Amino acid sequence: MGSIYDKDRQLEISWERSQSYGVDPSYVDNDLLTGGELKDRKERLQELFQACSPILEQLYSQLKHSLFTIIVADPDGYIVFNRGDSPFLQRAKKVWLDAGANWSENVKGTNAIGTAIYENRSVSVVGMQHFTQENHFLTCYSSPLYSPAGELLGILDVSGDARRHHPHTFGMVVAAAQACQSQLLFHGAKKELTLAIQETETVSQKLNQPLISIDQNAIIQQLNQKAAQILKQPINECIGKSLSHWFDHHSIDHLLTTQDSKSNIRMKANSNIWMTEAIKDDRQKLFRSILSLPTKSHNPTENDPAQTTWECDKAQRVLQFARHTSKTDTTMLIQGETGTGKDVIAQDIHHTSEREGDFIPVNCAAIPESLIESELFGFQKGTFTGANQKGNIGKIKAAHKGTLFLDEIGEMPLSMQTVLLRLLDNKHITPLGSHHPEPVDVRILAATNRDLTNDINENRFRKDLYYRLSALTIKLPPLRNRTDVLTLANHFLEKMSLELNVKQFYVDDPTRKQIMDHQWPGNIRELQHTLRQAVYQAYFMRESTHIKKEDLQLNEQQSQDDANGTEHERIAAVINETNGNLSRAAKLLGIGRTTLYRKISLYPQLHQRISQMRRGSL
Ligand SMILES: Nc1ncnc2c1ncn2[C@@H]1O[C@H](COP(=O)(O)OP(=O)(O)OP(=O)(O)O)[C@@H](O)[C@H]1O
Repeated sequence: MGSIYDKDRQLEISWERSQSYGVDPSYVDNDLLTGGELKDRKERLQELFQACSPILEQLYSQLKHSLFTIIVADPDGYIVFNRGDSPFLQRAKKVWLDAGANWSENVKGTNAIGTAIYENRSVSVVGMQHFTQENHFLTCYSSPLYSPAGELLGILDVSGDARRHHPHTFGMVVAAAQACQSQLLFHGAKKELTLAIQETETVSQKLNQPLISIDQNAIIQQLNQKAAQILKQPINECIGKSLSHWFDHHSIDHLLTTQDSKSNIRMKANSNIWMTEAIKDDRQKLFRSILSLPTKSHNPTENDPAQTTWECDKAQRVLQFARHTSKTDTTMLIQGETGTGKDVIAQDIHHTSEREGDFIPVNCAAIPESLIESELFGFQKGTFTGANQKGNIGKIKAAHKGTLFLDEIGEMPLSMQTVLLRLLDNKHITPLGSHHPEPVDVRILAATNRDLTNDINENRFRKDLYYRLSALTIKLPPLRNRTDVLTLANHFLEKMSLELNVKQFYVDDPTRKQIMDHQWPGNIRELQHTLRQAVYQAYFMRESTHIKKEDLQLNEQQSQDDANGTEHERIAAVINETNGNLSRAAKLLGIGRTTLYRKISLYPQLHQRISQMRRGSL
């Protein structure tokens, strides 16, 4: 016997190991699995069997009637599969060369399966090379089965009568094990490809939305720019991070364990709800979850609700009330000074509602009185000559099943107020040029920065319309009364660093104190503008993301106000000159119409002047 092992030093070492394990060569104390345990272990190798069954079949057909049995053992040495012919199978069973038995070296001593596992290589053990005497009648050839990533999945073994030993059979086993690895690679790639196609399909249906793709451990795999803006970090810094940085952990647990393919998940910062869609493989194992934040508006603006912050208690209470009522279709009046977030909250209400239609904003101050009816109610083909011959469905119909946001409702001319009242009463519209009223399902949100009760007293606003519009009312606090100026400031700085694609802008302690102590006006845009200026100052002048006190230029706010004063007067003069025609005014001022509307929205005095002009009181 000694001479055999001199030839094969490896086997000699294996024998030494077997002795050190205390294996008795004349008596084997077998380790056998119960039925349930065997099933579990086999299931763990299900992917291997799925991918490699054609190879095992082929090997079997080559060895059929040759008194060999084909075995697959798991990485712990337990046989989980065997297929062969009697009468050899009968003899094999006597030594527990059978499903459920453990053939690792520490149970059976030197044998092809156990030694191949220990040495992590292909091994043949013939006749008396086996450590235990009861196995001397066997010849066994084993080769490790690896995953494409090189992980040991198990052992492929062919065992038979020692008298039939032939190196050719060993070669066949090694070749079959290698073929299994290639097959696994192919199978895995095919599966990944199928899942990746599913992922792409799911994603492509939601291309306009913020999207995040996570794996089965809630680790971010991919995301788009819109999502990165909401997570407030550059894309490459989000990838590889756990979703728990941003999302509530209870909802993450639910997402990872639910059987439902669609679910939702809540953000920690602003309680926004994202929709999730699971992509599962053929064994229902989660491959990816795609998180999306549906934006119902066709034209997502900077006021995308996902990109806002509400840490001030007062503002938070208003938001919560608005969200609670979002499922109703009751008309709501949103009040607040210029730039306090009326548009933001209107979009949020629409976003939280379950209304399937679009969010359609209408700036009542920006549409000339002569056009307002056709803009809202639409007109039929052929009603007008010229460019508008095709007809127009109008904003109200465009908001069917969605939300119509009537911004600056206080600027609506009295004649239109009457028409709007009719709409609120009967929920029907009759487009210009038509005689057929059509039913519409819209939720109306109206906003104003004016004191409408005052306008009612001065007969500029219909009392009955006011009561219809203000079935529900909310009032947004001005910036000066908000306690979250610093959070808002950080929020804007984060947005700006993402816009410029640079590291996060930050303020030092003295600057922070200055922001907190400053007497801000009501308009959040002022804070935004000051910070934008500071960011440009720091970044373009010093190539730094550190914002210092001097960058803020708050002390110069007064002179800024003076400059604004002159600008305001210039705009007012031109508007006077053009008799309130804003398109002409924009041309004369050399700015776009949108810029002019924005500037007007910054100066309440201008607002007032324009509405007075429209009402003919100037
Ligand atoms: N809660 C918020 N979080 C972050 N940004 C906000 C928030 N509220 C308002 N803003 C920002 O402040 C600016 C003004 O907001 P918005 O346009 O909604 O105000 P508004 O009251 O509708 O203004 P206007 O009276 O001029 O129509 C926008 O740039 C908006 O993105």
